[in-house]
Amino acid sequence: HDKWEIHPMELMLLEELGSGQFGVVRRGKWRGSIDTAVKMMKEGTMSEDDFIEEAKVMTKLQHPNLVQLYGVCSKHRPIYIVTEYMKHGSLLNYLRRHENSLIGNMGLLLDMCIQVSKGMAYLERHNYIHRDLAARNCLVGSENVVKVADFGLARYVLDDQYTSSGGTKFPIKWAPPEVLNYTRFSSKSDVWAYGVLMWEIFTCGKMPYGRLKNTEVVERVQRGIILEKPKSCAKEIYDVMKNCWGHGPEDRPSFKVLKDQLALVAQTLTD
Ligand SMILES: Cn1cc(-c2ccnc(-n3ncc4cc(C(C)(C)C)cc(F)c4c3=O)c2CO)cc(Nc2ccncn2)c1=O
Repeated sequence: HDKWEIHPMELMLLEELGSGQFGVVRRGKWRGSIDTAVKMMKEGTMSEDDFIEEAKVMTKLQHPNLVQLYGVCSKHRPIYIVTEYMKHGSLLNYLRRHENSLIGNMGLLLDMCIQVSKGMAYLERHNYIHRDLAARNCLVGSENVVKVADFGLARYVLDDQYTSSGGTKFPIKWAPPEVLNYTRFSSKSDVWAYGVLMWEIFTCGKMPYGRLKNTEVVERVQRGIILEKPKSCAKEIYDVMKNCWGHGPEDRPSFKVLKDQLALVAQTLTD
């Protein structure tokens, strides 16, 4: 019996949570009591067979700061991807909606960064690359828990506008030079994206590089121009962000090092 295969009879579908990259996502109850989110994959949006193969690996990735994949319903079409449920939705929306109570709460914003770095350090340890780390792809649960979502799924998107670096949906503003030039993804390209995610957190959800066109952002990144320090952000925290934007992957810290750097900063700020 395939552990990662979920029987649709065990799922009760509830309200719609949104429609993401792959189609509608609904809240669900699994085996009567487990809160889940159920992605109902729109046909033709993802390479399903490859994903179903990978799902076996993904269900084994378990960490308090990763949105847990419970399994898939792959015996019918559309296939369902069943994950744990996070009641406050995307971190980006949460930052924008709670800006007034978050801005200036350095400790809470830093704690969000630290939670994400823990989830990412776990993925790094398992040689697992996210490929689209950003505030929009993190989720918020009760008691300000923040978890990384949809890690690794980028590999199965069929939309060229998203997968090719020249496409309109490619996340240019979260990409380092080696991804812009050669789409060379690594845990160090996730670290660059993590620096931009820190900037999103400390600006409470501003758009990086404002309204600059993708071509202008590519030009700046390649010339080594980086995002400015957010107003309500301590210098020590901006120093960590800047570390994430080292021009070459070898100039950036690993998530393991990042996690420890952030814990140190948190210590000094609360002393
Ligand atoms: C687990 N989960 C998922 C979602 C949810 C809903 C709609 N779209 C999405 N998204 N969002 C983004 C997304 C991105 C990708 C990339 C491959 C990385 C491009 C692939 C996806 F499959 C999704 C997806 O499914 C999500 C994120 O997977 C919302 C939750 N919660 C709430 C709660 C309240 N209000 C709204 N959502 C929740 O708990």
